[in-house]
Amino acid sequence: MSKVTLTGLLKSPSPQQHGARVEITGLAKSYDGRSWAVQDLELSVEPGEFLTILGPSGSGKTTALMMLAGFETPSRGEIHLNGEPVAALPAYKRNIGMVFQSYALFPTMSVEDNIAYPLRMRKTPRAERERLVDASLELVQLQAHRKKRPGQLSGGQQQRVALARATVFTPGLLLMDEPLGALDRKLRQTMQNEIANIHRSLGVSVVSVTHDQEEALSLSDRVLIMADGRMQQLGTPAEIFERPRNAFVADFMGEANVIDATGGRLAAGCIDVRGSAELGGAALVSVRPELVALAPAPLDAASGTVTAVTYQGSTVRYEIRLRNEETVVARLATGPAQTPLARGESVRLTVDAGSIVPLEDAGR
Ligand SMILES: Nc1ncnc2c1ncn2[C@@H]1O[C@H](COP(=O)(O)OP(=O)(O)OP(=O)(O)O)[C@@H](O)[C@H]1O
Repeated sequence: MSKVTLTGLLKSPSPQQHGARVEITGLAKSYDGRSWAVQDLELSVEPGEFLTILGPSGSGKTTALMMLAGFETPSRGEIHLNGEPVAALPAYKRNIGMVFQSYALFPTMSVEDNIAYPLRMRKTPRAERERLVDASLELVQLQAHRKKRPGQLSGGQQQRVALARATVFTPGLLLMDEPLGALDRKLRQTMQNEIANIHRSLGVSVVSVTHDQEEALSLSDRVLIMADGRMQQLGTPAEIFERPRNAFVADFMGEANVIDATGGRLAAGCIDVRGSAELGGAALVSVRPELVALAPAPLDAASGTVTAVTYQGSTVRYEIRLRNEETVVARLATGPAQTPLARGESVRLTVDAGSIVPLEDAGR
C-alpha cells in the first residue's frame, strides 16, 4: 500500500481496489475462561465494503473489533487480511485505521499535527507528509482549522480530525467503534454523510460497530447483528430489516410484532390474512407495525381492542390487545384523510400475506 498516496486515491477511477479483504473464521474470545464474549464468528468483508456490527450492549461487538485491530488476542479462530494470517502481527503492523467514540486526539497537538502523527510514525518523508495532510484536511473540510487544538473544535469537527488521522496513511481497513456515539442527533446525520463520503472517496474497507439501528441501516453495505456473542444475522440493510431471521433480530431492528402462527393461523385466527401466506411451518412470524391494517369492527367480529394510542407526528402508534391475549402494534400514517381511532375501540386487523415473515426460532 505504501506507494499509493491519498491524493492518488482521490483521483483513482476505481478506488475500491485499495480496500483490504478480511476473512474471519471460527473466531472466539473468552476473557475469563468460562463465558464467551464472542463465539463462532464467521465473516468476510469484501474490498471496499462497509460492514457494520450491530447489537445491544455486551453483545461482543467491541471485542470482535479489538481482535481485528490486534488489541485483543483471539481464544480461537483466525483472521486473514488480504489472504495473510494476522495472528502474529501486532496492531501497528496491520495497516488499519481506527476511530473511537471518544476521538482519542492528542489535546496538545494542532489539528494538522494530529493528522500527521501516523505518517511521522511511519517515517514518511516531510514533503510527502505535508501533501497527504493537505489532501486529508481537504477531504474532511478542515483546512481553515489546521492550526487549532482539538479543544477549540466542536464535537463533529473533532470526529472529522479523528477520521482524517485514521485514513491519512491509506489503510486498507478502517475500524470504527461507535464513531457517532458522542454526537447529538442532528450532527450524527451530517457526520453519517461525511463518513459515507470518505468511504466512497477512499475505497477503504470499513468495519464499524454501533448499537444505533438507523446508523447501521443508512451507512452499511451489509450489517451483522450480534447478541450474546453470537451472530444472529448477516445481510444487506434491506434483508435485515425486511426479512429478519429470528425474533431477536425482528425486535431489535425496530418495533416488529412477533406473532404466534401455530397451525398457519395468525394469533389463533384473530388477524385476517389477505392472500395466501407461505409460513413453512413457522411457529412465530414477524409483521412490521406499519404493515398492519386496522379498521373499526363490531365487537363480535373484532380482532381485539385498542389499548393505547400515541400521536408521534408523522404516524400514530396503536397498541391492540387481541382476543387471544397477544398484543400487536400498528402504526398508521397521519394525514387529513385519517380519522384517529380511540382507546377502547374494537378493531379488526388485517395483514397482507407478503408482509408476513416466518421466523426461525423463538429468539437467540
Ligand atoms: N477487557 C475485558 N475483560 C473482561 N470481560 C470483558 C472485557 N471486555 C468485554 N468483556 C465482556 O465481554 C462481553 C462482550 O463485551 P463487549 O464490550 O465486546 O460488548 P459490546 O457489544 O461492545 O458492548 P457495548 O456496546 O456496551 O460496548 C461482555 O460480557 C463484557 O462484560
